[in-house]
Amino acid sequence: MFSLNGSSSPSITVCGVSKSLIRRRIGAPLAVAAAASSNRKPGDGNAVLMETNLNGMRENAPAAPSPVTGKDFKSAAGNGVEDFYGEVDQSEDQHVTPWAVTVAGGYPLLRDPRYNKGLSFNEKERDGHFLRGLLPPVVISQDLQVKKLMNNIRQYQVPLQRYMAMMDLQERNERLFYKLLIDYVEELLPVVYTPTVGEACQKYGSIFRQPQGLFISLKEKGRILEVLKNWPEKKIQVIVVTDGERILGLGDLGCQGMGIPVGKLSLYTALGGIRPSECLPVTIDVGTNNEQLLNDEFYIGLRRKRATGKEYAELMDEFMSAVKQIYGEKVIIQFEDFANHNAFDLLAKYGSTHLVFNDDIQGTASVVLAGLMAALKLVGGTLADHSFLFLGAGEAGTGIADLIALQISKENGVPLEEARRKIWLVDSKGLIVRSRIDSLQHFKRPWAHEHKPVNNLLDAVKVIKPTVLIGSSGAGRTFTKEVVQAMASYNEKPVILALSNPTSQSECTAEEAYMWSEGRAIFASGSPFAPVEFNEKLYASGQSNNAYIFPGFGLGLLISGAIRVHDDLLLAASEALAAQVSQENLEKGLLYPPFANIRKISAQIAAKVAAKAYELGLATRLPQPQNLVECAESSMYSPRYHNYR
Ligand SMILES: O=C([O-])CC(=O)C(=O)O
Ligand SMILES: [Mg+2]
Repeated sequence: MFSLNGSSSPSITVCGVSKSLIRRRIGAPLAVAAAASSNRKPGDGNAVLMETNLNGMRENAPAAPSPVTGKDFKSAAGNGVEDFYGEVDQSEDQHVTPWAVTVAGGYPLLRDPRYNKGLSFNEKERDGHFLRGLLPPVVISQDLQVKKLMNNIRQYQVPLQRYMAMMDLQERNERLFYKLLIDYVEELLPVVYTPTVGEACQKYGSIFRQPQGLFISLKEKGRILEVLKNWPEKKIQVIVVTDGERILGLGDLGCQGMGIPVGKLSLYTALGGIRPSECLPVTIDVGTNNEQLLNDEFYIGLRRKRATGKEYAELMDEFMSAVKQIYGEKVIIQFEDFANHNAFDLLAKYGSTHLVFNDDIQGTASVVLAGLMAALKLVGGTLADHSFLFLGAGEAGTGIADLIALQISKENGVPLEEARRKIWLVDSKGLIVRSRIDSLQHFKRPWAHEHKPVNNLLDAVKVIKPTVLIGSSGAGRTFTKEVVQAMASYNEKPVILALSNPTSQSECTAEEAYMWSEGRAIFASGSPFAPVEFNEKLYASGQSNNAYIFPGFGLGLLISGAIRVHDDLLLAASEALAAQVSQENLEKGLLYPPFANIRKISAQIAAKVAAKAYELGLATRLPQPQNLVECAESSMYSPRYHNYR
């Protein structure tokens, strides 16, 4: 007999023996996946059979016994049960138990983004997996699906609509999503990533459809291990985590910062080849100080002010311990878009116990250093021959400054303190100088050089006369005409990097940089700008965004089994990226190679990072692979569909 009324345990009669239906409450643990009578042979369709283990984690199951599908349940029950979820007879105030069998066949297969192929299921698969009639008759190739979707996406004029279309695709057909992203990376990067992801985070509550990633809020305090176990995957290699306090240059977006880990991890897969199932986006919700969000009826996060101090530290600590406990030593934890006051402390605190990497401090530093190494080929000299002025002395500013100083010190065999003298930082109070030292946050102190106070950027440019100007303050439109003109008056080819994101926060536009410098600026920006025509000449600018670094960097850590991040690994990544900039790129004014080749570039970066990890004794994957580039390339995820038996 089959019965299901939500409160009692359903059972079926199989070969005359009554058995309890083994079922899974959605999101809850289960011992074994169901096996029941079916007229299929053992092994049929097992390519997409999934089981749920004791921890509630999904994994590919071994062959047979024949899976039971929703359809089988009905026929096995033999009494025409239609009310699959026990809802029809229930009044709204009665409790029902949501349950699902964990087999991807028939309708559930079409609804499982990991395995769904849509119209690309071939005839045999449609027969073997109960798909007959669930799809229209046509069978099309993945390439045709890509063509169709690109046509559709291009019809949306509003960037956010393109973003939503891509997110819907990711939730519907994961391989197709990655095929699109990889094949059209230059066109789609600005859609799923910077700048559009910034707007998506701002409006995340209103556009929210399917939850993506793992939300860990103060409500989960004391239960984070349990929460991690709810995630359907057991093997995780990369976690990107934010607390939403400094999303790009847009400030505190609280729980809605989730768009960032989701976007960064889709780049880990598309650009670095890490399997999507091994990526875990996490948002830690400790509240938000953004009044607008707190008053927004569609806000998805905790409606309270941010926790700080002990309350914050304890939650982060519980998270970091739980991650190590469940995923082991070698999971990469990428901190993303934390506010300065937490970012430096978290990196320092966990740098010696976990494989942590702060993208805004270290990833940005590495990509900028690579751009500067390339720029030297255009402006001449070594790094030590240049002087650097930053607007912004937070994570990106001081992170980049640190890495430049380290490289100068290594290249010239001089102490760090001496190398630092080439580098000046301006914050909201003006030039960072010695007389301000007592009131400076610790990460700014190394940059407090002897100098009389200077109140603003323009005056700082005039007195320091830097050859390189770097914007990293998160505040838009701060490289004014006067600032750019001053740079151009001291330098034949002023190097100007406007790093803040998204486009609205860029220190100046590409057009402004070229126009105000009479076409002499060597310009790159964090958010992409289209090529600019000035005086009948076309100027292309590179995108100085950490997206060039973290996917390859992460891959390098993984293929070497590195257990800690070291600054020398960042330098290796910078050198590898700079080496990919061709003469042709430089002639066009590009400090970075095109994203179109990013998988090859990531493999080069990964190989150099891994080689350095071996050299420093940080690698645990032994013996060292002979050819690290090949190793990196061959371990990359391919978005091509698999054939199902
Ligand atoms: O996300 C990006 O485009 C770069 C980045 O890390 C940031 O601006 O925080
Ligand atoms: Mg960031």
